[in-house]
Amino acid sequence: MGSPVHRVSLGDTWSRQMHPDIESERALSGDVALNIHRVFVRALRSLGSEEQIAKWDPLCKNIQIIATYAQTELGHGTYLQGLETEATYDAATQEFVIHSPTLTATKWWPGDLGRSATHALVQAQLICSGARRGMHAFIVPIRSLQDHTPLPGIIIGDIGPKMDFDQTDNGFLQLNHVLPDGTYVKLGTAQSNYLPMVVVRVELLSGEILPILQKACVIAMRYSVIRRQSRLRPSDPEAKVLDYQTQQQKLFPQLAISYAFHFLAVSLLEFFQHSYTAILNQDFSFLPELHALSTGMKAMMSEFCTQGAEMCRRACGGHGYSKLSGLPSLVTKLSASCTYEGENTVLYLQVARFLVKSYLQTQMSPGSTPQRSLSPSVAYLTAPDLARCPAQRAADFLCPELYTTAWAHVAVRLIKDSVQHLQTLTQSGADQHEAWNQTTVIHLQAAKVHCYYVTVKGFTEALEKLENEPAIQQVLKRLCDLHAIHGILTNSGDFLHDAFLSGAQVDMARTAYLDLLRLIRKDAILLTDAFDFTDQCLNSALGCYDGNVYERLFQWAQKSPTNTQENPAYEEYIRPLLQSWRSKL
Ligand SMILES: CCCCCCCCCCCCC/C=C/C(=O)SCCNC(=O)CCNC(=O)[C@H](O)C(C)(C)COP(=O)(O)OP(=O)(O)OC[C@H]1O[C@@H](n2cnc3c(N)ncnc32)[C@H](O)[C@@H]1OP(=O)(O)O
Ligand SMILES: Cc1cc2nc3c(=O)[nH]c(=O)nc-3n(C[C@H](O)[C@H](O)[C@H](O)COP(=O)(O)OP(=O)(O)OC[C@H]3O[C@@H](n4cnc5c(N)ncnc54)[C@H](O)[C@@H]3O)c2cc1C
Repeated sequence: MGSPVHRVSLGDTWSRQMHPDIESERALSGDVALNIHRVFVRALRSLGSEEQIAKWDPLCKNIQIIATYAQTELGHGTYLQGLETEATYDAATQEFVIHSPTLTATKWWPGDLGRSATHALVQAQLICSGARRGMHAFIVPIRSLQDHTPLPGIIIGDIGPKMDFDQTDNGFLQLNHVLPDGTYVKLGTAQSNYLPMVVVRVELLSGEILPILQKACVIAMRYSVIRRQSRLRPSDPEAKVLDYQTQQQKLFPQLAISYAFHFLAVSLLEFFQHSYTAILNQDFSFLPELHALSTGMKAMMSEFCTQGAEMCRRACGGHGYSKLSGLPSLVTKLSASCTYEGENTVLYLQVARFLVKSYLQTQMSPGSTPQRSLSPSVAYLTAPDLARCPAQRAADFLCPELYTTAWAHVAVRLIKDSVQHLQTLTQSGADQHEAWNQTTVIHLQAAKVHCYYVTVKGFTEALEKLENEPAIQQVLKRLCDLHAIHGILTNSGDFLHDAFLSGAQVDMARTAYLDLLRLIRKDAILLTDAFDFTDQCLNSALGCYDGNVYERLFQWAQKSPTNTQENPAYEEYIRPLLQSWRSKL
């Protein structure tokens, strides 16, 4: 826990009044964080030669330049092979000429491009000796370091209002035969130029996406023990809304998945660092699994965190709809994460592609081509499978091995089903691309179940490492159990489909689930305090550490611009309207 001095509001009267002088230092809302400068640095370190890194890294670190990552275009964001910006190598002058040949080639969305960045890492189709070599990265100066005006051949601006990220100037960029800086050095495989996206997807998980859901959990949980509404019994005082079972069902699965994702993000970062070291040594063998894990976890975490933050917002009733709660902006910010760094459906389908290949690998006859060992994340494809769940009573569903096996069983079934549908179509004459498209809905379902399995397995493995902390292990195990069973109940059709679970066993799982809600209730506030966000970071009248919700809501509302400025509508509209009856007399 942070020391008291870090707590803006410990209930002292002076903490209620924000000093105007310090407020003026903050007051820009949203993010002015030059986030994509950080994305540029990761791309530079992923793709650059030692010489390029030595030149550009210090300039970025000292903010001698402000950089952005310009990959997406007006006409393409997902399909990188379709990017139209061209980088043509002129052997005579030994220069690359970067050009936007069409309107749809206009770079569109790069953060901080609209009015801040001086340089851009431009992803362009390399054309060398008349052949197109695919997407490659070029560092392009775009604004003068003297007066910040666009450089020759550069047409640049902001793409206009967005759902959120109001303070980030996502921009557009057209390049008219511009010469970038530096020479071209090709490293690695065709997909090496995709490495920056892998790096950012992995770092976004714990750096940007998960903390937003954690904040939403803290705000909603604290508010839910302050908000009293209705009575559990007519003779009781009004109840804390967190004492209602339905409120627990709304919030505790979000808390549980926050912890599941925390452990998963930690283990994925460790796997990434291990793989990245290998890549730097020109060993790309980990890349397929790293790509599958990074795309799957980015898609799943952004999807579930967005849904979870919205659930937290709704669980706060009317005050959850107020921007003073801090919750609406968490939801809209998370909503963007389902799109940036790869649109989720497209990323899930990358996972599906990996699952199909892995499954086919297990079906190859032993004597055929040398067997690459299965990637660890899909080892369950060859594990012994149960046809029926052995659970006899509710408590059996509190066994990590039982529910992990249940998830693996459904994942294997769906992956096998997706491959069989694909093969049926190809064997009936459909070309592989059409067959793939006609089965992507089935592949998508398999990919999502696989990702959920990965989170359940990751949480149980993290718990095993807590054997020296039995008290913490017991509390976190309840969250792990809840996460696994919540998914089973939410997707019970998948578990009932082949009678792996019976209806009676689903009822047992629900009994275990409802009992977990009761047990988690007493630790709920401590489990959210543990995320240790300061009040300033939460920026919420509902989620402050001291719980003085109503005083803060009223105080902040009074500071709202609509209460501190003249009503512009009165003179022009309201007064004439109120007086209009006189003219009818
Ligand atoms: C880091 C700190 C940042 C902090 C920031 C904090 C604040 C945050 C605020 C917001 C920040 C937002 C920043 C956003 C930036 C962006 O959005 S940048 C743009 C992101 N764009 C994308 O992600 C594009 C998505 N599309 C793709 O990745 C590719 O088009 C595709 C979908 C993967 C398809 O690629 P394609 O070339 O068509 O290949 P395929 O035919 O599908 O596959 C070919 C084989 O290559 C393998 N592969 C594909 N990608 C990778 C990869 N990345 N790594 C490794 N391998 C890859 C693929 O699996 C295929 O392999 P086989 O199956 O064996 O053939
Ligand atoms: C807040 C924000 C910040 C961003 N910052 C940057 C940045 O700094 N730099 C940058 O380069 N880009 C940035 N982007 C752009 C972002 O990377 C793209 O929007 C993203 O990659 C999705 O591509 P798209 O917009 O072309 O979506 P599309 O691919 O056009 O998606 C539209 C629909 O088509 C579907 N679809 C597309 N392809 C397939 C397929 N093969 N199979 C099935 N369905 C498919 C998708 O699932 C989706 O439902 C940002 C975007 C946002 C929202």
